[in-house]
Amino acid sequence: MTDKTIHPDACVVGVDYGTLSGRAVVVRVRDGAELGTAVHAYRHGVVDSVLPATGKALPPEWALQVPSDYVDVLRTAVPQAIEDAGIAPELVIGIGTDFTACTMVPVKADGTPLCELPEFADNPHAYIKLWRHHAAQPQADRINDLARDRKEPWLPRYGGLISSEWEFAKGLQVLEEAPEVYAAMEHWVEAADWIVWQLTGQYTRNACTAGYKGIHQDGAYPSEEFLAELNPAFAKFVADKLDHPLSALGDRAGSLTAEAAAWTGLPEGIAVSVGNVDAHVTAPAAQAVEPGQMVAIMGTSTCHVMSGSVLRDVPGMCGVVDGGIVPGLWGYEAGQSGVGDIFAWFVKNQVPPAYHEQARERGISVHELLTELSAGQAPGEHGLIALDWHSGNRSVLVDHELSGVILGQTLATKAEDVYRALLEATAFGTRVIVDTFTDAGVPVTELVIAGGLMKNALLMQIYADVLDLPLSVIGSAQGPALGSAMHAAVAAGAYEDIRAAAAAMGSVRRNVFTPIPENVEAYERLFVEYQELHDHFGRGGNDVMRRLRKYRRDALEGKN
Ligand SMILES: Nc1ncnc2c1ncn2[C@@H]1O[C@H](COP(=O)(O)OP(=O)(O)O)[C@@H](O)[C@H]1O
Ligand SMILES: O=C(CO)[C@H](O)[C@H](O)COP(=O)(O)O
Repeated sequence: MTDKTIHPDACVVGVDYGTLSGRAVVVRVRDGAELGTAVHAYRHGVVDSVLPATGKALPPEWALQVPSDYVDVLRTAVPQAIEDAGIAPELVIGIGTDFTACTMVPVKADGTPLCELPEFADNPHAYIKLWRHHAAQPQADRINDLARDRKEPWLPRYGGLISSEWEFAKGLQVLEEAPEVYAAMEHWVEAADWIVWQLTGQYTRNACTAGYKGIHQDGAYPSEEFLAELNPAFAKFVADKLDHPLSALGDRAGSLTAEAAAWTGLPEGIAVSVGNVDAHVTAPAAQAVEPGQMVAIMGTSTCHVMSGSVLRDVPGMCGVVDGGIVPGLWGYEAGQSGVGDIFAWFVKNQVPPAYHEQARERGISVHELLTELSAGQAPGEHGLIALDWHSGNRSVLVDHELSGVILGQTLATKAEDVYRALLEATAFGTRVIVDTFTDAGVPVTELVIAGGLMKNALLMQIYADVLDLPLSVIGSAQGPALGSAMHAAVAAGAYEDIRAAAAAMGSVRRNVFTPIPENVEAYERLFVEYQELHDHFGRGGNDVMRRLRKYRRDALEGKN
């Protein structure tokens, strides 16, 4: 530790805000030991069918959240984690948070979310738009067409495409579909920063989300002229709703307020670190702070983050940001918007009751059962190939109107066959990303796996075989929360920077899964087929997926 006056048993708290729940972990500053943890599931989860307050139905592709759920994590998971750790709260010197992104909160000047105002309780646009809210694709398409026409210099920094998940597409959707909400919102805030605002009482905007999700490059946002051409009423979007001084990752955002101290049971005045993103914060937790070390954070979705010493345009990447992961290096990001989510969809909607019954009887999850049943298969044995686009494609096609495919089904196809094909499809999706980075001059030399899905050993082996790369695995089961705690330690002055904190507090196990040569060969053949389908449906060979989306929208509109 840099500061020798800090108590040898001092701790920090990291809170990871995921899609479905928030997890708190108590970490010892000197060595990264995780002493206690607790999870709190959001009461409202993902709001994607009806508004909780009024029962109003939501259109397709919507995904909202309720801000009080995030505060509940502070009130419940943090004190429970402290209790689990069995430490005196006075030992805690800092708290850090990370969030899903781009998850956006429309707020008044004092940070009050608009959905908490009675006049907006029935307006879906007043709620938080979760990262996987994909209903702003038409706005994203227009942003991309115009940026291409105007040759906007920032477009290549995002692989040539701005996502419908990000701040501008979602903001334009609010303006065009709910001008009254747009007019009332005084800041358009990342949830990553909103939660820090709740902890410190002041608004700070982190450089990570501003760069990756807010098109902030080389010190500037897209110009007023560009915005006016999209929609004249959008011209002042940056100046009126978005712009705010940026804070670097690992900086101290402020001090814990008395109110937040009462929620969490932590000492008032301790350091609160600047907001961060769940994926990016995980890289130092896995000690992956050098060029070429790609971390795949595999959960409901997968994010791939990697630092690089050079700036390259990688087609279809989610973005490259100066110091976006660690200071001094270019931080690259790519992602797959559906991974665990796709397996969950299959289990919930497509698996016959007998499997659920069997899993229940054996006291295991349906995921574990299907994994076990398909584990003995040789690659290709099920005769299937799937496209992992049930939640659209975030990299490298950046198109959320794409959808899933399962090809090769026969009357003999069983649930475990399709499940395995879906596991493989997500591995092929990662392979496309890794190959694209390497081809663009940013070689991936090591893949480190983090996140909830690392517990599925079959899935891990499939990834090693499909990628023909040995897999390292993060040492912690709570990678993002640990990463947040490490940033809190830096903000509290315990370490000089995040690299020093990573060396002392992070952990990784190398070569846990290594490629099996005959599987590598078999998957090479299947990957060729995957790419064929990928390009056919995703690169203009056949736009049937987009047409189907349109027919669906038309049909639903006709019904209303
Ligand atoms: N044994 C398993 N194999 C594959 N996927 C699983 C398994 N168990 C749970 N899942 C999926 O993992 C996802 C949860 O991952 P997790 O990392 O805990 O969540 P989050 O992304 O919200 O942090 C869910 O989408 C779930 O369907
Ligand atoms: O895009 C992101 C980061 O840039 C999201 O935070 C991410 O995809 C959500 O992840 P999950 O719920 O799987 O943790």
